[in-house]
Amino acid sequence: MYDEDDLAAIREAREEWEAETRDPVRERHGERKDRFATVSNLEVEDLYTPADVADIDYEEDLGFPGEYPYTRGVYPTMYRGRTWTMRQFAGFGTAEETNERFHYLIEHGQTGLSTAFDMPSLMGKDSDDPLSDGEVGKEGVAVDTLRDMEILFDGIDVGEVSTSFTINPSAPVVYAMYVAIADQQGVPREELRGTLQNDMLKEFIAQKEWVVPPEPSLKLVTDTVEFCAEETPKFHPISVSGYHIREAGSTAVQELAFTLADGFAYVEDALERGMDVDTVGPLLSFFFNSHNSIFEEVAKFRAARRIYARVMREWYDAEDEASTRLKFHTQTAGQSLTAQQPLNNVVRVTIQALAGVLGGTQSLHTNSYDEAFALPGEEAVRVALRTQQIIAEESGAADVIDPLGGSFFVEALTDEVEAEATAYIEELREMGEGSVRDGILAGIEQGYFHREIQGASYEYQERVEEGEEVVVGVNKYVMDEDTKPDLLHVDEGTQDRQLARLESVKEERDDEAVTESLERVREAVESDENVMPALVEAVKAYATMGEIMDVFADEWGTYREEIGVM
Ligand SMILES: CC(C)(COP(=O)(O)OP(=O)(O)OC[C@H]1O[C@@H](n2cnc3c(N)ncnc32)[C@H](O)[C@@H]1OP(=O)(O)O)[C@@H](O)C(=O)NCCC(=O)NCCSC(=O)CCC(=O)O
Repeated sequence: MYDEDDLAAIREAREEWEAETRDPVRERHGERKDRFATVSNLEVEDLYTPADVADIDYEEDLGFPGEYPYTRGVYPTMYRGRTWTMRQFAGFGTAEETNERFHYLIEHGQTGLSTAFDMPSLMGKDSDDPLSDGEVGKEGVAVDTLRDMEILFDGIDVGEVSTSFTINPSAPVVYAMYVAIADQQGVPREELRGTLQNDMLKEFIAQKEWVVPPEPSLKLVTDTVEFCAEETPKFHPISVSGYHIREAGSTAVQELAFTLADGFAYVEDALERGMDVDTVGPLLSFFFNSHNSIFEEVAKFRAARRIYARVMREWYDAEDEASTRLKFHTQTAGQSLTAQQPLNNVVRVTIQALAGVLGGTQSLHTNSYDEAFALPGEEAVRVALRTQQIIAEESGAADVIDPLGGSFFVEALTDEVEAEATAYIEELREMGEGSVRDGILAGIEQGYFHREIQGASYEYQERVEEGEEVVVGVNKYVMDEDTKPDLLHVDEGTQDRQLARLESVKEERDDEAVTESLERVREAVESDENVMPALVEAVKAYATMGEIMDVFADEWGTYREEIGVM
């Protein structure tokens, strides 16, 4: 962006500034630390100048909002046209309680829904499974059959609202239920909007919730992608998620690299199925974490868009603009919240949410300050939502597109994050001999991701323990006494109420229809067909989540990880 003579003059002036102006002061007063780094331990300089962005080509590397490579944002007007979707993740107890929370959030101005499921539902178990005892409705809503989903969406027009479902191994079943709800409400399937998390690769990499092994898990994901392209084209069948990779302790660069690589693996798997890249591309959606180092996060989001656009075009020959536009949801970093002095978490969340907005997110969840203790209480959820509204309507952050674009620091960091993440993606591609998908599957099998993330997480903890990484209230500014917020208590009667409902559904349903529908699911698995049409029929017959998932486990077996400890 600068000509060679200007750059040479700036470099020379900087050297002069260092020697004559900075160094005398530095020698006299010193600096606070020997080394300054981001929360991911990327070392940062004291000052950035045009010399640090000398290699950037404005048109090729940055461009304009809404245009390739989308570094500055995916929409031409960004938040001046419409602010991001404020999408608080919610769910607890039975479907009635979560339905009430959904209505509460909509009344307070939330613009999209996001469903949290309880552990049994996440793992594809029914509430009456012995393994579910004590977990029903505890950290999300319990869903066993279509009846629960009917109650969950009572009074909510699924043709009007977009809904996200955070669920993975049992995602195809929940997706089938949502399609069934649309059919019941008379909403055309092609109008259905929302997102299924359904990112099994990151489960094997980081979150570790699975039922069947990696390959059939990937097959199921691609089944949902194929069905989605045909039946619900406005819905996102996968939210390729870095969030959990980061929460497991990765650096920002690892989060970005592994997430994008997972996205490319889904593209490759769909291409192998015979789908067109421009059919799959627009369906994909992404989900990132936002931690405390604002500039590192902004650089990560900008680099994400740039790498994705280039790779989709250059490696997979995407032509449709929508295939090269990376759209993402952001959640503030749960791992950064502290039980000590919990109100401080409001500040952390504000910083992290601001980073998401400055980085151009499409959708945002702000954590509640009480989440180091329990699921959020009503007041804490409201403050979290208000945090987004204050950023949107009071701070001015939504008024200028990509406001940190052109900052020497942020542009240099965007380049650095891009280069490091690209090197990781290339490494995975080499591990798969030209296929990112095969590289990821090999990496899972060899414990590669586990080792990489564990190493980063260990280093971070060491820095915290040595005080190099400050966590206010934990290793600095500690107080003897803390106040505990009022916590949400999930009613202990939840499990009994859920079990009673499940029992009554089982009594009322047509057993023969259930058996036949489950048989069709089995046949679809055995003949390697797309399982989705059979799943929609099975959920409509009120087959349970557990009954359906058991067919998968019977046919494909279950998975056990070989754990490697450093
Ligand atoms: C694509 C995203 C990221 C966002 O979708 P959204 O519908 O919210 O936003 P969007 O697509 O950007 O915008 C909605 C519509 O407005 C339009 N639009 C937006 N901005 C515009 C602008 N400036 N100008 C013109 N049009 C614009 C879009 O084109 C779109 O219309 P059209 O539709 O007509 O094009 C989706 O996948 C999503 O909502 N993801 C959420 C995932 C999530 O909540 N996950 C929770 C995980 S929680 C979890 O994992 C738990 C972790 C833990 O706590 O442990």
